[in-house]
Amino acid sequence: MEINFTKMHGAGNDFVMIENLDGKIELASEQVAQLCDRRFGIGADGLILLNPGDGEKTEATMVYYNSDGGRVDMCGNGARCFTSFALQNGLGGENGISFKTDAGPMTATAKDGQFTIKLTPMHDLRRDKTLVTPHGSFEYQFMNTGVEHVVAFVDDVDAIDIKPLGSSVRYHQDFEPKGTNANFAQVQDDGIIKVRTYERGVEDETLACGTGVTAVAIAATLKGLAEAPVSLLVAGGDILTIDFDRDGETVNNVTLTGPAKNVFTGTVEI
Ligand SMILES: N[C@@H](CCC[C@H](N)C(=O)O)C(=O)O
Repeated sequence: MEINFTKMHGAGNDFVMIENLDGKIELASEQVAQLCDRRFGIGADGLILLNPGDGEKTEATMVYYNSDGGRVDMCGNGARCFTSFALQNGLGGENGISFKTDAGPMTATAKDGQFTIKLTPMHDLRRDKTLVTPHGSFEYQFMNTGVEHVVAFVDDVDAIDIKPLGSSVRYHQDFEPKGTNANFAQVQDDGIIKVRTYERGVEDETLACGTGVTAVAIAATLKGLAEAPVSLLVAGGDILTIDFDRDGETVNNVTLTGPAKNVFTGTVEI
């Protein structure tokens, strides 16, 4: 079977986008992993299906798979690409779009090449914990901003060896059975927070993680290191902006703003 795809990226986090509004495409996890493979496939951090909405409250459904083929609840950079892709496919309107994800319903707007997603409220917070790993012990915050994230603030984020350190966090027994993504952050002198993320399901550093910078921004305000809105510099070089309302440990009206770009289109045999 031949399928059409669009390759997109959001701040360097890249995705294979497939329009599936007639619901005919169903992909096994091996097929997703093959399509995301950077040597044997198209190459991407994840794959997103544009499926139909429920016809009432939502105009579309975003189905997200990591590059290993595992389906997870949400992807922030992917949601911006999804919004752009859905609008390019004639969905939504001047006020943006509403869509379903496995994490819950979302709304999104577009302006001047920037896409703003209203995310689900932060939940499952664990504050000021200590993690012991073979690569050292450090304080962390854990939360779910659509998917699970650990956040650790470090003095020099460029100096960390992120693959072994991130992997030891991702597979740590404290986060079993689902595991977690791991974010390392440094507050710069200009107030912008520099972030590097090890992503579960990619099992490596990616150039940006939308739900990850969201967790970092919230953790930074909980620790008194920043105030919303928070600007974050990701490994790909873009700045993402996170805004929210916080009342103690309750965080609502979370928005993620940043770019989403088309790279190329093609047809692939599955
Ligand atoms: N890159 C994403 C997060 C994708 C899911 C993640 N790898 C997980 O397994 O939770 C983002 O931009 O949020």
